[in-house]
Amino acid sequence: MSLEELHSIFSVFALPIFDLSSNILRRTSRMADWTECMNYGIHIAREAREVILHAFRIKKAVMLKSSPADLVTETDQRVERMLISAIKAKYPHHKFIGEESVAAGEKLILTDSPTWIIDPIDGTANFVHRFPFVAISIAFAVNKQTEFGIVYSCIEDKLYSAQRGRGAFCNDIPLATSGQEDITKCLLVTEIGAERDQLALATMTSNIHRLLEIPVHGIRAVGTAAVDMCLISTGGADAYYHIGMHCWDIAASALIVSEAGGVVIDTNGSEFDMMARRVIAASSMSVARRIAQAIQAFPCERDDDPRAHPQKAQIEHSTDSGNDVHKKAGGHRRL
Ligand SMILES: Nc1ncnc2c1ncn2[C@@H]1O[C@H](CO)[C@@H](O)[C@H]1OP(=O)(O)O
Ligand SMILES: [Mg+2]
Ligand SMILES: [Mg+2]
Repeated sequence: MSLEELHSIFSVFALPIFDLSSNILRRTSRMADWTECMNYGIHIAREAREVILHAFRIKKAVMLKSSPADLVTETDQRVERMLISAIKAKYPHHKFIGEESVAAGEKLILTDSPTWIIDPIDGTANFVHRFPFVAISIAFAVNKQTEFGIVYSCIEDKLYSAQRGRGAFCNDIPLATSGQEDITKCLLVTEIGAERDQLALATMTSNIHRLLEIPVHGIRAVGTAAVDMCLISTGGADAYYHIGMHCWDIAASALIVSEAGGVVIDTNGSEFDMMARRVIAASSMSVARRIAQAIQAFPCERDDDPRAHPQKAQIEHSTDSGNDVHKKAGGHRRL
């Protein structure tokens, strides 16, 4: 058979197959474009910010969750309900992992289905004290991969966002990390979390000690993991580490850091796992690895470990310095 004959046979059969596969490809890529969901997420985050701004200025009822430093207010719960019901109305088949729903006893399971991972107020202790860094964090994952992230720093009015493969932005201005490679020239950010047990406290303070000893330029804490991570994406700080936070604190901002050119890894140097409750976000891999070498983690139950699921909080009431404080009476384990 001549080459020409072979070619004519091939083109008769191959063309429809090629057409079919390119159609499938086109459809798949159209399916994988989550821009409409992201724009809707931004729209409802703007509405939620109004609720937070109003409540920020007034007296709040405060409740305790896993520890005397793990606070929740009615606004956290209200904003989460508001976000989830708005998303459900538009995308009835989507799934949710929300901080306050999990605290109320809902199971924390990340499946391959489109899932919104929500922290209605990141920085609740700041919110209670009117320390002006409070954020809404919304991540959206499909096949367990984060497709977009939104972090709205409400008081500053800074809206951070990133879509996978499309860069990171703050109020529509493109973001880039500092690119710093030298740990001794780094400004670091971390958080003293909600844990108050001896092992966690000793580990957190010795980590700070070891990093200051390197030495680094300084260590800061803003009070919201989501905003801390976004500061790495702006180049305003060079690296962030945190142990004990949850997936809703950092799922959105991890994508924002990566899309701004940064790296996100586990504190033990391995690949980032949003359920592991350990993170280093840095301007470069060399800085991230140097931090991983210096610090230690205290043990935390994974977010997706069924034993980590909290029982519903039991609350009793007392008062504290102008804010109404409800004290936890029952066992409510989240740490
Ligand atoms: N158990 C925990 N340990 C450490 N950080 C936690 C934590 N629980 C929540 N965080 C988050 O860490 C930062 C402050 O330490 C906040 O972003 C806070 O989120 P939250 O305000 O939504 O509770
Ligand atoms: Mg949070
Ligand atoms: Mg929160």
